[in-house]
Amino acid sequence: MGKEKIANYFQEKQDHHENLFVPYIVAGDGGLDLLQERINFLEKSGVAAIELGIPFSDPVADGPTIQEASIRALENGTSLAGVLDVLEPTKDERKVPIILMTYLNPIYAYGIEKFAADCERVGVDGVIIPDVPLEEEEVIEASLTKHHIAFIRLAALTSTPDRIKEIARRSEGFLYAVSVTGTTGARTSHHERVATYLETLKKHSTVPVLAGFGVATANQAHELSSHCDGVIVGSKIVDLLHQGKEDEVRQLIVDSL
Ligand SMILES: O=P(O)(O)OC[C@@H](O)[C@@H](O)c1c[nH]c2ccccc12
Repeated sequence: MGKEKIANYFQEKQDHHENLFVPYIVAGDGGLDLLQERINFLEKSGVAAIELGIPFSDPVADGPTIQEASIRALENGTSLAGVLDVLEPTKDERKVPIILMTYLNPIYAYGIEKFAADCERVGVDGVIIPDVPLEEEEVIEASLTKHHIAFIRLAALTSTPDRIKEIARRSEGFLYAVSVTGTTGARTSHHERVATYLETLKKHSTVPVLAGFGVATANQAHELSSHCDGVIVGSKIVDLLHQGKEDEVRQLIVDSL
């Protein structure tokens, strides 16, 4: 479980010469009743892991698509505890690693040690916490390590070379290469500097490097994956699921592998 589960599952995909594809969905968008079904659907479509967003009232890194999905999920009563309750019963049969994406505030409110312990209990394998900079990681790092949860770090296009090295050195599970300057949201292309940026991260990282932010098509997924190990796609998938277009989600995943 945890770090090893991510490493093993990623390796399985790479042994089949597939790009790693990690979809992001907002837990509770469309109702928490749908969550388990969506996890099964994504697992069957061939994803390498699933990034589950815990809806939050003040998602500072997010653009309009995810902000709106978070509002919908909060309006139907989705909470961190509720999401963990959905994950618990299928913990042993689930093969696909689960990564929780949440801002620090909901974790604080829940209790940091309890959060890490409950993540382990329900089979969460990794976490992404975008508002914890390197300098403040100690508030949560020990609890995550104790419970074998991968602490997935984010690198930015604007990170200095020294910082890139430090982020790569600390990375666990995979390294999240934020590949635009700005918030989440579908875009039609990436800056040409992204290729060198991804290759630098690859050089320093001991875990797979995945590019995220602004990826919305299989062409973009292939272009970015040629410089790293795969991609994370959020807004595009959130949007398609909201419109009930599961077939298009499946096609996007299959075409990106
Ligand atoms: O939506 P995009 O542009 O496809 O980007 C991925 C992203 O949604 C997901 O990984 C994510 C959603 N919210 C975040 C906040 C910070 C870091 C990452 C995220």
